[in-house]
Amino acid sequence: MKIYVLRYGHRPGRDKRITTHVGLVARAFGAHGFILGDVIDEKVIGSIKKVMERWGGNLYIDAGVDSRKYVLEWKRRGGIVVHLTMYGLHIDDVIDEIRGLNKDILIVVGAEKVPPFFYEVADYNVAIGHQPHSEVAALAVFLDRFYMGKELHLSFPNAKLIIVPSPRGKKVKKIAEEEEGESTKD
Ligand SMILES: C[S@@+](CC[C@H](N)C(=O)[O-])C[C@H]1O[C@@H](n2cnc3c(N)ncnc32)[C@H](O)[C@@H]1O
Repeated sequence: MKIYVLRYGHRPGRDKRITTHVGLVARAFGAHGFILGDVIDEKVIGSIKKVMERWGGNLYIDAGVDSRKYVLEWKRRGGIVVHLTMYGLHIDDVIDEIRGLNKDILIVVGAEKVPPFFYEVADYNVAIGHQPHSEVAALAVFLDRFYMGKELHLSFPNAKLIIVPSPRGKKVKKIAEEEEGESTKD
């Protein structure tokens, strides 16, 4: 069972930061793939890869794919499509059913306006509450509910850096050199 996130409607001029955050949440909250639909934005992809290089993870990344064709192909291969939208069914009413299907899931998140195609092709239109907020928040809450909180304990075997929880300051363990040290970087 794998979970991919398809970011639809990315506008390179204004969405770089938020789309990067969608990718980072996908990685950190247990998704297996991040797909940037219809556009290639090297800066976004580069930022996500840079985080993976240091903090680990094997998130599959692709960009510039035709979003509509991707969704249809995903379904043709037996996966389900979950479109996150405030207009959908409340997450509390569908999350157990979605988890219980035990199928590959493609999560679609939009930017400004998502065309009717995605509402119609989705197996589930899921609302993280019925108020407008953010694709980053919506994705995080969906994955958290899906994994029932376990994803926050994920560790990434290929990480070069691991955080040592600290009540104050930043403590980071460098795995490659097998030495501990303080870091001021994010
Ligand atoms: C800035 S919002 C756009 C909201 C816009 N009014 C719409 O739904 O067309 C960008 C994306 O965030 C996600 N989103 C925002 N609020 C949400 C909510 N309450 N539930 C689920 N997804 C949400 C959706 O994926 C949406 O496409």
